[in-house]
Amino acid sequence: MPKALLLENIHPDAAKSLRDHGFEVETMKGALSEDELIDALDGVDVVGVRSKTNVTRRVLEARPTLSAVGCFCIGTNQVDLGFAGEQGIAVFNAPYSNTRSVVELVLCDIICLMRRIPAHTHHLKHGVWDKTATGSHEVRGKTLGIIGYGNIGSQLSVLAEALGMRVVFYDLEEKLALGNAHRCATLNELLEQSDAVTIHVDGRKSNTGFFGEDQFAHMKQDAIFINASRGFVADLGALKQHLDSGHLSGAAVDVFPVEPKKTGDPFETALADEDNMILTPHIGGSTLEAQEAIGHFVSQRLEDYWEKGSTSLSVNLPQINLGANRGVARIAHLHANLPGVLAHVNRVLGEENINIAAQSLGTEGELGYVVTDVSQRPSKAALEALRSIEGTIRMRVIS
Ligand SMILES: NC(=O)c1ccc[n+]([C@@H]2O[C@H](COP(=O)([O-])OP(=O)(O)OC[C@H]3O[C@@H](n4cnc5c(N)ncnc54)[C@H](O)[C@@H]3O)[C@@H](O)[C@H]2O)c1
Ligand SMILES: O=C(O)[C@H](O)COP(=O)(O)O
Repeated sequence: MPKALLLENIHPDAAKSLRDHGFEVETMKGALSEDELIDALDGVDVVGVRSKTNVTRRVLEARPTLSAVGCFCIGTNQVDLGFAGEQGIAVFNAPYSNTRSVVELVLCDIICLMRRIPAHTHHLKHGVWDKTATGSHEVRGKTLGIIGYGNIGSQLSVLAEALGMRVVFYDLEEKLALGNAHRCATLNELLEQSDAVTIHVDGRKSNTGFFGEDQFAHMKQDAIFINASRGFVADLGALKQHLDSGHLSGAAVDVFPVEPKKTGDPFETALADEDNMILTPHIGGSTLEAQEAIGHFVSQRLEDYWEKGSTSLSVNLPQINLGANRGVARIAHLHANLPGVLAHVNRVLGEENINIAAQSLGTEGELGYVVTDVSQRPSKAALEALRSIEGTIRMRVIS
């Protein structure tokens, strides 16, 4: 029986689905350290993580029999994707399932900060009735600057315009501007005109420290700042300085450079004493709707990969969307993307007088992936010959 390990309080529907597909499933509420993860992965075929569990090269080297990693979230920066690919370990994520939840949190942040709700709440909780319009604004007519116009940023663009905001955005890639959104040629062009700046870039390593002193200094007087991307993207020390100086009027931070591994662990931040400040514990994607959708989506990807060899929507292997096996057995052969491997696979099968019922090939970068439905189960000698083909990374027989 294949074994799955699900960490970080992944929605229970994922465990149910995997059990319904014949997996033995172990679940844990929190994330694990590298050593704990190596220990926990003993005998595990597929592992589910969220944003806190780092599936590093060292973990993958220690557990080479691991077959797949499911990121039950959007971000995959916590996984060494390149090495996982070299090891033939498929990685999947849920690219869309929690994007709306993030958008709604950020809209909430924008309106609350523009009306100074955190400051008013703090004052009332401490017995101060501070009824004033000073520093409070409608969002209608204000300019929202979206950094990173991807699945989250572009959805936010549409909903912010529906609130009457003017939207500008900055992205490294060419993007279709939705509605009346205006693309800024440079980040500074966005910063200099935005009343609210929100970051929705991905967690690629090159985004570490992306938004620091220089970027904060370019922001408009009394602007607000929001980060719901990754904690390592923004310099919170610089943010605090620009809040304390009165340059910025408020901020919302949902992601932090260092975050606890599980609910209930202690957490401290120097931003705690800022009055117009919204602090949330990385809950942008944490709605019941999003987590349920993610649980179904990623468990389905893991099941399809395990049962059919399908790599559709994998983030690190050549994508082949496979239906049911059309032969007696299915041979999934992942290899270095070299000339002649496919021919060699078919030569071995031909020499064993094994007919091919169906075959799919995908290549991407350094990797090639061929899935062959065969008319009979290959002999041990044939399987050994297939595994011995130069460039073979991993081969699995699915029946
Ligand atoms: N707070 C949360 O709970 C939460 C929830 C979901 C996602 N996230 C984070 O939000 C990120 C974005 O999610 P998404 O679905 O919109 O991803 P996405 O990949 O669809 O969009 C990211 C966009 O950022 C752009 N980008 C990357 N680096 C950039 C840079 N330096 N300057 C300008 N543009 C840059 C990319 O070109 C892309 O268009 C995720 O990668 C994840 O890290 C956080
Ligand atoms: O990458 C993501 O989708 C978000 O950061 C959410 O991460 P989480 O699943 O750990 O809340």
